[in-house]
Amino acid sequence: MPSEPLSQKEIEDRLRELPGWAFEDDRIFRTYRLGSHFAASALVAHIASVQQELNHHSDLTLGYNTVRLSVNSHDAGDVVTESDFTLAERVEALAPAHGAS
Ligand SMILES: C[C@H](O)[C@H](O)[C@H]1CNC2=NC(N)=NC(=O)C2=N1
Repeated sequence: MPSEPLSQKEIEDRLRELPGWAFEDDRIFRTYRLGSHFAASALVAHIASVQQELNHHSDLTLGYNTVRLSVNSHDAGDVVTESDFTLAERVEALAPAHGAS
């Protein structure tokens, strides 16, 4: 998996395709809102399985009915790389089935 840092412009271009995601402090992040605490917990478990598959792990924060995902690439010096967007796109693809918005 490529681990070259992405430029500010590359990040901005990619974020335009990922509504709800933002870039700050060398991380990309998004907060999902779910219908219940149990649904939020199930989303965390699903994201964790994808992260194990990709061998790329975010900081996941479980709230009452929210899941906040924040990620960058440690191997590249804690900056955003293609690996982070690969994870974001995989999570975007699975989140709707959980009723996440
Ligand atoms: C040894 C293991 O493959 C590496 O530490 C993986 C694990 N998960 C990771 N997660 C993230 N976010 N960045 C990494 O560089 C990374 N590297």
